[in-house]
Amino acid sequence: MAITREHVLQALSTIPVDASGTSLVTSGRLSEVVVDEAARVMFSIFIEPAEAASMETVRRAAETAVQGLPGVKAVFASLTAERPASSGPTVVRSSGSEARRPAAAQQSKTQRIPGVTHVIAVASGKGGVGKSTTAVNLALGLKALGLRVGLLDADIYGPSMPKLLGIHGKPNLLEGRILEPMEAYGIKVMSIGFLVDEEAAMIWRGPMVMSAITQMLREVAWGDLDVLVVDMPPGTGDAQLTMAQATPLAGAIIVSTPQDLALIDARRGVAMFKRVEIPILGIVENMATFVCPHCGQTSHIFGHGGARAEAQRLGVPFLGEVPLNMTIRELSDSGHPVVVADPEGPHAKIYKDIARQVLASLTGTAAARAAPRIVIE
Ligand SMILES: Nc1ncnc2c1ncn2[C@@H]1O[C@H](COP(=O)(O)OP(=O)(O)OP(=O)(O)O)[C@@H](O)[C@H]1O
Repeated sequence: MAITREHVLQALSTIPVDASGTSLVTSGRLSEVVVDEAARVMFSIFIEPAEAASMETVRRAAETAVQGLPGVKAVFASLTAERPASSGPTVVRSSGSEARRPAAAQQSKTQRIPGVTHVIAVASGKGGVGKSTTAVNLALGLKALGLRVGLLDADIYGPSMPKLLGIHGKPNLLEGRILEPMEAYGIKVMSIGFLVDEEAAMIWRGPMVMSAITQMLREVAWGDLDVLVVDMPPGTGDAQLTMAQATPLAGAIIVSTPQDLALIDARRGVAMFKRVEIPILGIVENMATFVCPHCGQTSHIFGHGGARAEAQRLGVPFLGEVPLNMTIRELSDSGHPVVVADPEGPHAKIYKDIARQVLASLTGTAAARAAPRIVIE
C-alpha cells in the first residue's frame, strides 16, 4: 500500500508534545508533511530555541513512529526554531537531506519575517494578465518613494523575475544556510528561478512548493525592509490559498484585465483573500486601453472600465489602470522595467501612483494621491 500524508498524520497524532498529552498534530508545531514519490517522508517541528534539548525526544519519537509505517523508505524530521535576531529561522537539529527540508508552512502566518515591516502579495485569478509586470513595477515604484523594498518571486511554476530584472547568476549561500538575495535597481530579489531549473520546479507538488516558498521567505537575508512584494503564482486554487495563509501578508493586490472572464477570476481572487481575512489593498486593471503609437488614437481592445466597476461592486479600492503598451512589454522583456527605464514617463507615473496608494493603505494614511490643482479664473 502506498504511504500517504494521512497515514503519516495518523502516526504523528499518537506523539505527545507535552505533559498534558497534546498531540504533535494538534499542537500547531508541525510543518507541512511531504511524502515524495520515493516514499520518503519529510516534516519539521517548530520549537523555541530553548526547547531544543527537550524536544529532541519528541522528534525522535515522531521519526520512529513514521519509520514504522509499512512502505516508508526514509524519514527526515527536523526541529526548527525562529532565531531571535534578524537572521531568519535556523534548523536546530535535523536528520536526512537538508536540501529537501520542509519548512514552516502552517505557522508562518503568525510569524513575522524578522526585519520586514509589510509583506504584500500581487495575485491574479489567471495567468498572463500582467501580474509579474505589475509586481516588479510596483516594487520599483515603492523604492522610488524612498522605501527599502524586497521582491519575492513565488510564481514557482513560471518564475519571471530573473528575466524582468535582467538578473543572472546564483545567490550566495551565507552562514547558517541563509541565502543572500540578489539585487537589481536597488531592490532585493529572490526567485526560485535563481535556484533550480524550471523543469525541476514544474514537477513539484503542493507541499514541496510550500516548502520552497517558505524557505525563500524565511531563509533569505532580507535585512531590514519596509515592504516585501510577493509575486504569487496565478490562480485561486488550493495552492494559492495555502500560500496566502502561510505567508504573513499585510494585504493583497489583484491584477486583472478588463475582460469578463478575467474579472470572474479576479472576483475569485478577492474572495480567496477575504476568506483568509487578508485585506485587499486594491485591484489594478492591466492592458486596459491601447494607444496607437502611430496615430495616438485610444482603443479599448479588451473592453474598458470592467475592473473599476468590479472593484466598486466588491467594495475594494481601485488602484489604477495600466494601458496595453508595447514599450512596457519591450522594456519588461529586456530586463529594464518601465519605472526605472523611463522614470518620468506616463507609465512610470501610473505605477508610482499605485505604489503611493498601496503605501497609504499600509500605513493607514489617507490615499496619498496627487493633490488636485485648483485653478482660479
Ligand atoms: N500593460 C502592458 N502592456 C503591454 N504588455 C504587457 C503589459 N503588462 C504585461 N505585459 C506583457 O504581457 C506578458 C505577460 O505579462 P506577465 O508575465 O507580467 O503576466 P503574468 O500575469 O505574471 O503571467 P504568468 O502568471 O503567466 O506568469 C509579458 O510579455 C509582459 O511583458
